[in-house]
Amino acid sequence: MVAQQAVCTSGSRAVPAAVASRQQQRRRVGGMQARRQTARCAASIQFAKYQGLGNDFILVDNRHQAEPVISPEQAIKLCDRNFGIGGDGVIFALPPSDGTDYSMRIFNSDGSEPEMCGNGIRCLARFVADVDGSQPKQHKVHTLAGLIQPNLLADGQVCVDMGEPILKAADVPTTLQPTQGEAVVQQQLEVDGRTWLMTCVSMGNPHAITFGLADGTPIKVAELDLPRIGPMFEHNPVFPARTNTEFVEVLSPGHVRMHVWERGAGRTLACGTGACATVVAGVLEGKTERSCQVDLPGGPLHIEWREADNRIYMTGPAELVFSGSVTV
Ligand SMILES: N[C@@H](CCC[C@H](N)C(=O)O)C(=O)O
Repeated sequence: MVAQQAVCTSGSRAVPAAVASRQQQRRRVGGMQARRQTARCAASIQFAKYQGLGNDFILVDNRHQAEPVISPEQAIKLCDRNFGIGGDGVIFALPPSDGTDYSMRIFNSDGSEPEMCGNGIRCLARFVADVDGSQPKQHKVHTLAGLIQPNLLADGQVCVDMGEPILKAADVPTTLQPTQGEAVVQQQLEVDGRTWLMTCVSMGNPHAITFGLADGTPIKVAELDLPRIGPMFEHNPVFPARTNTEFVEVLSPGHVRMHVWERGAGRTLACGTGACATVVAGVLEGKTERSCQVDLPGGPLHIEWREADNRIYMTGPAELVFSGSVTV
């Protein structure tokens, strides 16, 4: 379905890709070092744009080859909301691995590659089902965070078995000192002249969650200047792999409001892994129940952290916005 056609330009002259490659090879063989000309290849890529609660992604069916057909640099351009398609990331359906149906990889809008994406995997499952014309069923997806299983429900929602949370500080990863066994729960962190209480959870990707300040001031999401303070958390040295940061207001034990600053994507309308990490943090801090609605700027997700199997189940929507082709 992808990379139907490739045209390369060498200087201003358009030449077929194979010819450009032979030209480059000849230059290498000839040992021409003085002026290296780079052939620029333009390929037409089929894509579909999906969104889950406004967290939007460019989806590419890449199941014909192991390597993504789009580079991180090209992903940055495609995600640009003025000069590209616009999106919080580019997601690839790749060939299966370890007995799964297919694999998933994702580039954030800054070109970095996260391990997992909760809203993204709902969109990916819907995309693959739409491409294949398959009935609602459970998909087994290999990700950099291990096996994740989205289940397409008859009512259009997608319920994802997100696996078990990782709490060991070194594995999140964070250098903040553990406070509950190996877990970092309500640990103090100085940011922007204030002392925040942070709980750290990995859903395959790292999350730092705060419900408020050490002086007892609770988070009011409407009062946060996320573009200013978000990067101070994301790039804080206590998070060696950077971090996603969730700011949470408790409405009741079964209902919270959360705003997110995402690693590699900035402020987004929703974050699925972030919603899961929020409920884990809420339970560890004694603030929420295991079954909880998380209201995000883009809408609600239902999260359940099951006591029986320690796994987290996330339910929410995934919808097609439009599809097309783009030259990269
Ligand atoms: N929006 C996603 C998370 C995407 C990855 C994140 N930005 C990271 O770098 O970890 C979600 O819905 O989980």
